[in-house]
Amino acid sequence: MTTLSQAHCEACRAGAPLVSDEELAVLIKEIPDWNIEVRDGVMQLEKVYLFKNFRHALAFTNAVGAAAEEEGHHPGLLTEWGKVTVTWWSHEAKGLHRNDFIMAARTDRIAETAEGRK
Ligand SMILES: C[C@H](O)[C@H](O)[C@H]1CNC2=NC(N)=NC(=O)C2=N1
Repeated sequence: MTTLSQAHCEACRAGAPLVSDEELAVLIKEIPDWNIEVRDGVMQLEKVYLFKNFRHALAFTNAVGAAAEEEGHHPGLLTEWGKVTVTWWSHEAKGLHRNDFIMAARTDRIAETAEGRK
């Protein structure tokens, strides 16, 4: 079975099926440290990563951005000194799609080898 972080995203489209409550309950267990936020009625996955300085935070930001470009699925990224907040949701579908869980898991894999983690 392909692990979530090794899976690939499907093309984003309006009307794409959002995860059901049952799927959400299963998938969230695979990305244990992510928070579920609801903003303007849109469910999102969010996690904060801490770094020793801005340079390391920026390098991680760029690595996540590169993965997003590869998959054609893009996060919200807030990069601050020593801190990066990553938010995944499906913009056109206006909620959480399996793509978002794939990319949250992929973000964690990137963080595992990122330099300057705190
Ligand atoms: C045209 C382009 O592929 C689409 O706008 C993609 C880009 N990246 C995306 N990323 C996310 N998270 N949601 C989207 O709906 C989305 N749509």
